[in-house]
Amino acid sequence: MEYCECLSPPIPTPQMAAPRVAVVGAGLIGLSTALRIAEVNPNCCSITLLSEQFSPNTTSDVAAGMLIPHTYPGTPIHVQKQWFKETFTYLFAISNSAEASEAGIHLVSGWQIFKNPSEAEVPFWSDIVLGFRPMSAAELQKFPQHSHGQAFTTLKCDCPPYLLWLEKRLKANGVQIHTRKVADLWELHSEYDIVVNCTGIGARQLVGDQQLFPIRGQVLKVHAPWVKNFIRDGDGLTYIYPGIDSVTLGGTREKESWRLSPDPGTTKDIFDRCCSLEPSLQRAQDIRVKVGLRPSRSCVRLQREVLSQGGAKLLVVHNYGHGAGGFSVHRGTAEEAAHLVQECIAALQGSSSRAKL
Ligand SMILES: Cc1cc2nc3c(=O)[nH]c(=O)nc-3n(C[C@H](O)[C@H](O)[C@H](O)COP(=O)(O)OP(=O)(O)OC[C@H]3O[C@@H](n4cnc5c(N)ncnc54)[C@H](O)[C@@H]3O)c2cc1C
Ligand SMILES: O=C(O)CCC(=O)C(=O)O
Repeated sequence: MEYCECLSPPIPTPQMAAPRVAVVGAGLIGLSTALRIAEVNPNCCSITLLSEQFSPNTTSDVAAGMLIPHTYPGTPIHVQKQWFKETFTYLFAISNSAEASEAGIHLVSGWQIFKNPSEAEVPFWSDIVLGFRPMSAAELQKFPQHSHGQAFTTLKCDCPPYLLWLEKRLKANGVQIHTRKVADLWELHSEYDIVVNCTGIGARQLVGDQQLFPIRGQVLKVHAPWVKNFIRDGDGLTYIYPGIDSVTLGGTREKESWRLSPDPGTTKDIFDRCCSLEPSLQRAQDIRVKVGLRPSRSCVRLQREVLSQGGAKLLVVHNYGHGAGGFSVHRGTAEEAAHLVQECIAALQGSSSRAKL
């Protein structure tokens, strides 16, 4: 995680109206961040969400949406664990509510399996998911190529239902939503006081972040309603994730590939790999192929920045670079971004009251 304490001097505003906040990006991170800002600042600021694309046309729509964290090497583990815990707690409460089905949030049990015992380390998140334990010999019989495994229950967000549910919550909280491609954050300086950058892989071009790179992922969404348990090969390449309406079969991890078109050879390879773990998938129907670019970075960029030109300033909060783990940590990073926005609002209010004296 990167922190930047470069907020001062605050922007002098003669008369402080409610600060105008723009959140750029309507994938999982933009929607959840805008919602958390609205929740922690009720009636204190106006919030507008601007995005070039909305569901179903974002990377977030392609994801399996499983809560299985990936590790960000540049972020301390205790911080990643806190993000995961906050996300798990938030979604667990939704899964236990009458909202669960509309929000597309459900519990799912299953297995992570390993060929080599040395790979089967206990992960840092084992005490946050439910019922984490080594697989029994009887369970392992299902996987003759694998010698070890972990059984647990976690949560899954079905996308796009979860994204649409977040959008609905935003509208209920008074957030304005507009389609707009932002070419340069500075173009927003006359309309907004604070800009929150949640543009995923788009940040590479928008703010020229060379540390951000795509990891291409191709998945299949199939109709196989008899598959109820998840199966994940411990190498992270092959997985079977049952959702409410379809099962996601994965996958690929192609570093620095920007290709959004599906590859037919890869589709066959994914299907064969998944069938070797769950042979009943041979009977799967309605196979749809999706490709997404994971916005990857050694750490999520959660950082304040002040842009300035000719004496004018624009406060910016960045929240992007969630790579392969956005669903697993999104509520935690939204919480942190909302906190950074509160600091910006406090700075603006401080400068306004000084200006009035
Ligand atoms: C195949 C695959 C499977 C995955 N499975 C999982 C999983 O099971 N669990 C998990 O935790 N994670 C998973 N992920 C990772 C997860 O999908 C990402 O971490 C997450 O979706 C990133 O969300 P985002 O909102 O940052 O990006 P996006 O969803 O890409 O959203 C970015 C938004 O910004 C907008 N935007 C970009 N540039 C601009 C601009 N200049 N002006 C205006 N708007 C702009 C876009 O239009 C879009 O609305 C998976 C990813 C892939 C590809
Ligand atoms: O890694 C997993 O098991 C979840 C899917 C995912 O995060 C991905 O494909 O990026």
